[in-house]
Amino acid sequence: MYRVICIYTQIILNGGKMKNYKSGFIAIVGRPNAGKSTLLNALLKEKIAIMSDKPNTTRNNISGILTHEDCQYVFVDTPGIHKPQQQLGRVLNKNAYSAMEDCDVIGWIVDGTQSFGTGDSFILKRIETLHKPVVLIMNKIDKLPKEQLLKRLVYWQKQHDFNDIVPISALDKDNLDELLHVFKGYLPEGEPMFPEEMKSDHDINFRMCEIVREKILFKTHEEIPHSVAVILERKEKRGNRMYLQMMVVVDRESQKGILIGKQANMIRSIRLDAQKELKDMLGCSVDLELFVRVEKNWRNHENKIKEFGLDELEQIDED
Ligand SMILES: Nc1nc2c(ncn2[C@@H]2O[C@H](COP(=O)(O)OP(=O)(O)OP(=O)(O)O)[C@@H](O)[C@H]2O)c(=O)[nH]1
Repeated sequence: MYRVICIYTQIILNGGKMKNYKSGFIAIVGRPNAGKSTLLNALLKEKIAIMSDKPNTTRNNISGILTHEDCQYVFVDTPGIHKPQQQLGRVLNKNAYSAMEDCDVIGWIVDGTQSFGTGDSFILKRIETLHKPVVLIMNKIDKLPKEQLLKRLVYWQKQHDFNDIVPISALDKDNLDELLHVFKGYLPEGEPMFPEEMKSDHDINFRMCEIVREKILFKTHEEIPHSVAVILERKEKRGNRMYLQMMVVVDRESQKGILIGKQANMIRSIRLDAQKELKDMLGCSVDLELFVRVEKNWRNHENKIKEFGLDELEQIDED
């Protein structure tokens, strides 16, 4: 559905067909923490998706649009595919699967320092039902001594008949031009689907909430990072300042106490860090106010997952 809308936009934007121009969708999939968001940001040279060392940081499919003279790449950063423990986990996997079904080529990113595990066989099973070109992106090669790199490439090659294997370091931006070149080979000819200056399909409100969630991920541990949803409740221009009121939802009373912290120290420090980054993003002074609310066990309630905008397929269905 999303794809159909884009192709329609493509016709409106460009009218006629540009000769030899290529454009298409690349789904970036992989286990949690493989480096999907780091790769997206490195390719786009901008922070499109938040990153952290906590698994399942990404919850929505986030498109990053890279427009070159001869090609428009639409990368879809997906939630890490994992064995779900809750309804939210099942929805996140579903979001990733829908991106895989809609794309022209799958970029399966793995942490090159790790061996093929049960999480990978889970992904492989899905991939095998789709009959799409699959490029294995072997990430984190900065952590591999040179003599081990070749061994790891051979090791991963044995796991599946990949169309291509590209070793990279998303963190060091190493070998990304080669990766783009490989992806381009699998994209169909067609005009750009998005305006040249557009870098993401998510609006500013979504990105502002994500920045707050990122600060929470950095500062909290165990269950809290996974239990948090951030909702924008008010946004008001007051002179040359922006007033933002956001609600941080957790799923247990005890988490609310930890998130607020002794003498509200924790929530204050989250607020100040987020405020600083939001100021850079918006280019004006920001007054951020954060409230914390408990929605018991929200991650197991479909209506809450939808209300917090985490079910991509639901959003498409509603259109
Ligand atoms: N050394 C090294 N670390 C990396 C590289 N790419 C990503 N990381 C780190 O791996 C961690 C996870 O990165 P993310 O980009 O958030 O991973 P993700 O796959 O989007 O994670 P989920 O959203 O949980 O699915 C972060 O701490 C990154 O800094 C890399 O090339 N080298």
